[in-house]
Amino acid sequence: MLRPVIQVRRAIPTARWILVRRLATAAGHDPSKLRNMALVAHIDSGKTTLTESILLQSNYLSSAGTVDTGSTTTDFLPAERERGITIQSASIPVKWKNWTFNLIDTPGHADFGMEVESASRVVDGAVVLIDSVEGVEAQTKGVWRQLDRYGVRSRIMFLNKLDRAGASFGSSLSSLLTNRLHPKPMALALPIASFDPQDYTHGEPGVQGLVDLVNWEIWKWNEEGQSSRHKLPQNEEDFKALDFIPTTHPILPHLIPARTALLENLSMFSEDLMETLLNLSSGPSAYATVPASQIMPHLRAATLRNEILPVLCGSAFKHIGTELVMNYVGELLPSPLDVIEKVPVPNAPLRMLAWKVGWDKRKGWMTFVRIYSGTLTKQSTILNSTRNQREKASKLLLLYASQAEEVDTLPFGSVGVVLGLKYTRTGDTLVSLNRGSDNSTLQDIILPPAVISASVIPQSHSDLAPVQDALQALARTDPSVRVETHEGQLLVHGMGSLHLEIVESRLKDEWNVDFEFGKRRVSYREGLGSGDTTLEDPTWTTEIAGKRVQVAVTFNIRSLEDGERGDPLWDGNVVLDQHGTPLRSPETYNDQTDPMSNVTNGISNTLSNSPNTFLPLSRLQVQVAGYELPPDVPVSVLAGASAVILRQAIRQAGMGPLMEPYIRMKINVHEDVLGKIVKDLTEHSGEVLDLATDSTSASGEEEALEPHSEDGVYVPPKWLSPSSNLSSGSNSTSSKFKRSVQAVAPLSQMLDYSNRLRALSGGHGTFEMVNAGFREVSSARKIEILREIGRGA
Ligand SMILES: Nc1nc2c(ncn2[C@@H]2O[C@H](COP(=O)(O)OP(=O)(O)OP(=O)(O)O)[C@@H](O)[C@H]2O)c(=O)[nH]1
Repeated sequence: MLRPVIQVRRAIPTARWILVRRLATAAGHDPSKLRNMALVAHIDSGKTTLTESILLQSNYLSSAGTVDTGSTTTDFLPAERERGITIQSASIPVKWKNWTFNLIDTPGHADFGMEVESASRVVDGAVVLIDSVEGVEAQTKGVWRQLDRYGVRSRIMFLNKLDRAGASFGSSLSSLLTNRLHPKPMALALPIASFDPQDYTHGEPGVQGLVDLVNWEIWKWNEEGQSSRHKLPQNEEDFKALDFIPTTHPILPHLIPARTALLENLSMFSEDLMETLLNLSSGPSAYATVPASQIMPHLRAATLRNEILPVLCGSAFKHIGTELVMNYVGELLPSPLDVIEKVPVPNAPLRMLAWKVGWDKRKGWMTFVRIYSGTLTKQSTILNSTRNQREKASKLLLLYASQAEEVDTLPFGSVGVVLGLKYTRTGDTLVSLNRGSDNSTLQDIILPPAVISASVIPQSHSDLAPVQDALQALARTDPSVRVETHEGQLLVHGMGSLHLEIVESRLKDEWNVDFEFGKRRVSYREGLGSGDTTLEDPTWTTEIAGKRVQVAVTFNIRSLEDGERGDPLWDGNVVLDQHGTPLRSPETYNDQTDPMSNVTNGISNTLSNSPNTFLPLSRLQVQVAGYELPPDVPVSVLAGASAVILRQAIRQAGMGPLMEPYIRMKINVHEDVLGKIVKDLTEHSGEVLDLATDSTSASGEEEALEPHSEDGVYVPPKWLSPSSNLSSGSNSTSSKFKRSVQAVAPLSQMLDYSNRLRALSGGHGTFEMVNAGFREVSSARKIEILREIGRGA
């Protein structure tokens, strides 16, 4: 008789306490065992819940908090706990087996995309979650693109919430293919909905166990979330003697075919594995005999090369699948040594990137860093090579969400916090002062575009200075908040309505300043006009020390085509030198002695403020073809000259098309108000893309009953997630009347949508929105916008 090999967890004690352990100090630091990884996903997919479950399994917590009671470790801001959403990324070191994970829980709401951007910049791998009722959603694709942007190639997909009614493993897997997220998702685990013979295929929604196809084991979870693990036999004949699963369970005949599909698909990427499979003895059970130790290296290699997407599943809420996720993060995701593009050199001089800046009343500025080479020692003086400023690293911390542990060093590969840095901003590179160290800057973090602004009205004149200081401090911790004074008015720009709402409440709660936000306005952009941009006389004359000086700068300017930059949401500009090499923006590089730095400064001034509309220009490529500067004239003159000459060229081209931000919306309502919702959307310039019944949204298609292969990807049978039967079965009553409306609309028309939806749906409707990029407006709308911004006739 086969016995469980391991009883994993003890009963959960009631008190919730934290075991702080020293994890990443230099002694015993082995970078090959480090996994710098992020949890990323569409909003509400369960990232924070999975983080909490990971902390519980790794003995960091003795009981898990929940998002719903506002008691999780990583969502510690009051605004996060009140709303049950993640607003800022929180990093936490986790010890699991002989690995250390630096785990970053990121927000899912698109308004806080900056946090995903900076986390993606510093991690080497990611676990991407999907709610398996919904399948791939708009922001799943958004975070996928963000990971792409920073070359985070190795990912594991976790199909979460399999306990929910309507959840479907097969449809979620198919949705990875239909949404072109990855051509080769490979299921490493299959769900077992129930072990109860009465309940296999049409029981309560749920998941009670998982089959680990690689380790050839079955995991079972009881009601308390305790797991047990059972080895599967190598011979199918022995399935008849199993005592941990009913021998009539319909999943058993599918196990060897599922493992066979996995190994055969994987062998397409490994000649060695193919050789192993070819040498297997014949017979139905042959693929069950391949030990995990012969599979794992090939899985790891294919994951590191992004040839396959390993797929796991479970229910973070019930802790089902968490240990498997942790095992596979350790086994498959890269260590800092594996990511050669990021120059991992343990013994080289110090080089690190500041990926986030936080503020704490007691600790002051907290700079989150990732060490790319060498070791950072406390009390050392270092150079911020982005800003050419010396900085003193007075204290070093490992941060366990809001709890800190002081350490003496941060070794190669690690992620930690530095106190005492005065000038450093998100995206800056810091290096050692040693001669010979590499001062070049690391790849910067890209700021997402601001799409909305609000005027800030201090309560009284004496509140103005504190409000300005608080805004500057907040903008330092969240670079996607931009502050400007325009025509005497203080304006704050953000990534969406919720972002501005959070900015408002954080300023009041954390900085205690007195102000009101005025009317919100969306941000517009101007494209390049259709006229000629070649100036007959590209010169600028000025006076220096009483002498007339003539400076020439020539530009080649053109409009970028839709999608030319890959990311459809991108709305920036490209500035190139005469060889076609991109020039760095003045925010990240500003050296007044460098002629090209002055030229980019001038270009940036003009691009942020079109001479035609005073709106920012967008989707332009500006190439600096050359410049002429008389001898003995300071190079700083080039900044003014470039700004004026470029402005003339843009004015000569004439006013270009105007663009405004669009959003993609998903609105969930009862069927009886569907007509009103659609009418309202149409009246507000929205375009309805899809009207689905809520429970079929995972892929929008009927699921196949039998296991099948889609483009060489094994998709298991439908009944594996019996809860999905409920959605199409006769006992589905409430979900039948729920509808989900997908639409795109101009953001300007949706600023008060929560109030409108409440009125239209009698309080029942819910909605979410993600950025859909800037779109060109019609000529009628152009006239409206020009009037709104005071440029109309
Ligand atoms: N049924 C079920 N609910 C879950 C599961 N995981 C998370 N939830 C619930 O889903 C909601 C969102 O969970 P979170 O963990 O906050 O999701 P998130 O992805 O971190 O959310 P954001 O960071 O705000 O995007 C909460 O109500 C959770 O209790 C699961 O496995 N099953």
